[in-house]
Amino acid sequence: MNSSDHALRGRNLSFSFGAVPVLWNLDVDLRWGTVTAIAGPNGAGKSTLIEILAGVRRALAGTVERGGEVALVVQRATVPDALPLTVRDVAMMGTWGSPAAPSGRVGARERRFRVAEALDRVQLADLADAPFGSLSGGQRQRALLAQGLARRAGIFLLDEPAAGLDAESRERTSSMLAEEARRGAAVACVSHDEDSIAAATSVIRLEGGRRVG
Ligand SMILES: Nc1ncnc2c1ncn2[C@@H]1O[C@H](COP(=O)(O)OP(=O)(O)OP(=O)(O)O)[C@@H](O)[C@H]1O
Repeated sequence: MNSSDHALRGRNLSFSFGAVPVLWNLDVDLRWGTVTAIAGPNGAGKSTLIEILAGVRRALAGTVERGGEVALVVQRATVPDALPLTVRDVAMMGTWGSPAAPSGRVGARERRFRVAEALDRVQLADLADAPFGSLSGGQRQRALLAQGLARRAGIFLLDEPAAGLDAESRERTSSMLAEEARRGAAVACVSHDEDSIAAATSVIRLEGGRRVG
């Protein structure tokens, strides 16, 4: 990418589900060290956009240039209750194939350290050995946030990380994202919460798949 302050640049992004257009010709710029809120009414295309920015969904038209590794925190992930995954396992997944140190791959010790730190930050250290399936909705959301934090990626994309959280946890999530930006990350976060939107460095507003702000 030419301009060094740009972590991610999307140009002319369009997407349809079948014949139904969902995103129209969007431009998106994310800068290092900033938090961008992605706001808009239900069905505006926010989740679709974040998936395209993360590279887990392909735009039908347009380009996305990324200047670093991406961590994606998905919304309301479900795991079969019978799957024996602990909270620590879920956070550890964030380190899989994670951006290596310049010296090479991230070692097991470093991964364990990152996971412990991430679980501490989302206040789930006490539940590290609990089955993920036994958590409440809000706790699951925090475990997924820990998964993203453990990745230590330069570009941090989140689909409503505060959904289902109480006011205090929403506030904590918001300040954690600000901390990630302070360490230099480019953070973009789908949000319905006016306080988090107001706290962001910049806002992308979508309506009916078009950018209106
Ligand atoms: N898998 C799918 N197949 C068909 N249509 C879909 C699919 N996923 C989403 N859509 C439609 O695409 C549009 C955009 O959906 P998207 O989930 O991106 O919006 P959103 O702004 O994130 O909404 P919300 O705030 O409710 O999560 C909506 O009209 C939705 O119904």
